[in-house]
Amino acid sequence: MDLFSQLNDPTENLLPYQGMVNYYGSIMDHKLADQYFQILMDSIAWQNDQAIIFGKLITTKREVAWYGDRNFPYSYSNTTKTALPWTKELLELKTLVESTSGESFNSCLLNLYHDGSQSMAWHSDAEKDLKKNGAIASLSFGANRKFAFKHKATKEKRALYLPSGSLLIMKGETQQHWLHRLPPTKKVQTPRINLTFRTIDSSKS
Ligand SMILES: O=C(O)CCC(=O)C(=O)O
Ligand SMILES: [Fe+2]
Repeated sequence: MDLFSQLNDPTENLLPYQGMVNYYGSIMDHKLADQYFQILMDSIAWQNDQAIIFGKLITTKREVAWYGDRNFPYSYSNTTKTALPWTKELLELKTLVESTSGESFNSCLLNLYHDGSQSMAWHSDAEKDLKKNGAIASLSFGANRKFAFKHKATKEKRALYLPSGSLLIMKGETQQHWLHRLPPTKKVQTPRINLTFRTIDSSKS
């Protein structure tokens, strides 16, 4: 395999304009990423997500969990959750992500996709409780899945794969101007866990 294809430059902006996305590649070795995957599978309070879509309450197969520094309430898709206190491993991962990226976070939304049929539709993470233009750190474990961006006005797209142990940072105006999604795929039969570290601005609520 070409050695250079494994290298990446975290200072390179993957977006052409109106936002900043930096990809750090894998920030831990495979063995450690596997260990975290298993610990997160077993220790997180996973719950099927609920959303109100066209006025109907639906329960998704994807599972979610919400952790933070304090019992922050967090609202999205017409549902509100209260953050659970950090587990030991989530705090370790938060520290690793913070020291790698130079950003800081006070909460984390976790998603568990059991296989490639489970996905997340186009959206941006600009809920009113989040710090405006705050960085969002996405740390992935398990199955290698594609992640895509689409500009809200020009519809221009960008995509990359997020393998186990990899870190992606979205910051600046990204959430104002770009949507992102995790597309469904028939090629993946194994689970993936994604952690998005965020900053809740509690002065707003
Ligand atoms: O699973 C992912 O990589 C994306 C998750 C996401 O966009 C979100 O939780 O807001
Ligand atoms: Fe998101």
